[in-house]
Amino acid sequence: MPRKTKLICTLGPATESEEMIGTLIDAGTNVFRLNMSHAKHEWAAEMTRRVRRAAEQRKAQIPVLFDLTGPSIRTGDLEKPFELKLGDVVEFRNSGTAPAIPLSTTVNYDGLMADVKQGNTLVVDNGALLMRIDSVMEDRILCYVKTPGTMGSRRHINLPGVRLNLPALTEKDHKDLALAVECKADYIAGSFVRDAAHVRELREAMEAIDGEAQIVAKVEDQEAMKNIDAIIQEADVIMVARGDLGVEIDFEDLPIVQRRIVKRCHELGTRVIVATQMLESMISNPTPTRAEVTDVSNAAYEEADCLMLSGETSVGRYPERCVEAIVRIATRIERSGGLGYGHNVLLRDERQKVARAAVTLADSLPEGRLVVLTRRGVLANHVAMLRPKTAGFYAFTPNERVCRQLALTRGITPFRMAFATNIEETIKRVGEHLVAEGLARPGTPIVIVSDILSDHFAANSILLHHA
Ligand SMILES: Nc1ncnc2c1ncn2[C@@H]1O[C@H](COP(=O)(O)OP(=O)(O)OP(=O)(O)O)[C@@H](O)[C@H]1O
Ligand SMILES: CC(=O)C(=O)O
Repeated sequence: MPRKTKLICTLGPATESEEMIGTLIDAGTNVFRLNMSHAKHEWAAEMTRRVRRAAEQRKAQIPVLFDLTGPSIRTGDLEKPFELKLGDVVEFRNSGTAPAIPLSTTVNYDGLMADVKQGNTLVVDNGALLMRIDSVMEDRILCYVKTPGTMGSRRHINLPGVRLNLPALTEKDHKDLALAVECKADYIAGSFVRDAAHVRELREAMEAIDGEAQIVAKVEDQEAMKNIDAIIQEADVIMVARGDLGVEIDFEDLPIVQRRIVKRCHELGTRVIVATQMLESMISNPTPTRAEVTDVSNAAYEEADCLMLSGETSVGRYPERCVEAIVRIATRIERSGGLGYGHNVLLRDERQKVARAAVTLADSLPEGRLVVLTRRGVLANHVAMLRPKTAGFYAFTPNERVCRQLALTRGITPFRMAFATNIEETIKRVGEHLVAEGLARPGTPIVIVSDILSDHFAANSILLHHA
């Protein structure tokens, strides 16, 4: 049975060659992510071209996800990293302010000083360094280093529990968004999404410049958790961004929060990505730790749509081995079954009820295959959310972008195909295609679910056909 859990790999210096991109696709990557916190525009545009070419050569459907920086703060560019000792004092200053002490860096948000208070905790690089804010001035803060470590350029700064008054989309985000639209990004992710309005703002800004990407909302702090239902309902996809989330909440809460989000995404019918530190040790080691194997396995068991690798593939030594590890672990756990949240999906309209009936029918047929004919991908995603158990689950769509976007959805193998004007012909083409691809044999039962039978006849329908 093909792997159901999909995989996103972040591109970076370790994986930027077209050859390597091809290797990662061959190994099982389904989506590539560009992290706009690090990627230069020319580079991101070139990576998109490389992904498109490598995918085309393989006739693979590979979407590209642009991950916007969002209202997050980072250290400035340092000439060389600071080696910090316990008790050192570090200065974080506004962009226009001169350094007053040697251990000084700018931050990319001049309003920081107004948002924080003496005594707040400041976390750098996803928890690698802990500091206490000791003094807050108009244009700088001074922090006491509580744990020794290295502080590099453009490192994340978290202030657990502090609400930053940054706009949902910064000036940089607007520029990055314009690039993403120009590159015909398939997915655009908003970072530090705080509420549904934030998701809407991103979608509207994208649509205003004619973007057609789907929106990923990254849940990474306590505020997002307070508004989680509304965010899930507004976004196309949710990302459990555990890097920041694991710092912004108590770490012992992280597994519970992850499961809550995955469960709620199922109930409300929104796809979900589990991200960050899945195989962190493989940035420098050729094999995963036991804890990482268990973590990846858990996310696949929760039947998340997609897992995501970051540093493992962007800067790691073993990108291909990381993909192979995810494939092995996910495939193995899928053989032994999943958590079954597909049963919790709230069926809110007739179309979703038809989807449920189709899945029940397909699952009951030995060797049955499930096919969705879909124009916008909505029905295909509904069906996927019910987590069908069939040996094959395929979406056929005439739309090139929808076809790529569906590659992120759990379990779906998407194919691009023009629909004929009459339904018999379309069904015949579907059967022939599956047989030609070796995915069905003549006579294999195929359950076809669709909300459009022809250009002139829209109706929710389930058809049982034999290839
Ligand atoms: N396009 C790039 N160019 C240069 N360095 C990059 C690029 N992408 C990633 N990196 C480096 O790889 C590290 C891991 O980045 P990645 O985006 O994979 O993970 P991340 O955890 O989301 O990163 P961050 O938290 O810094 O945004 C980054 O901290 C950065 O140092
Ligand atoms: C992916 C990301 O931004 C995070 O995990 O924080």
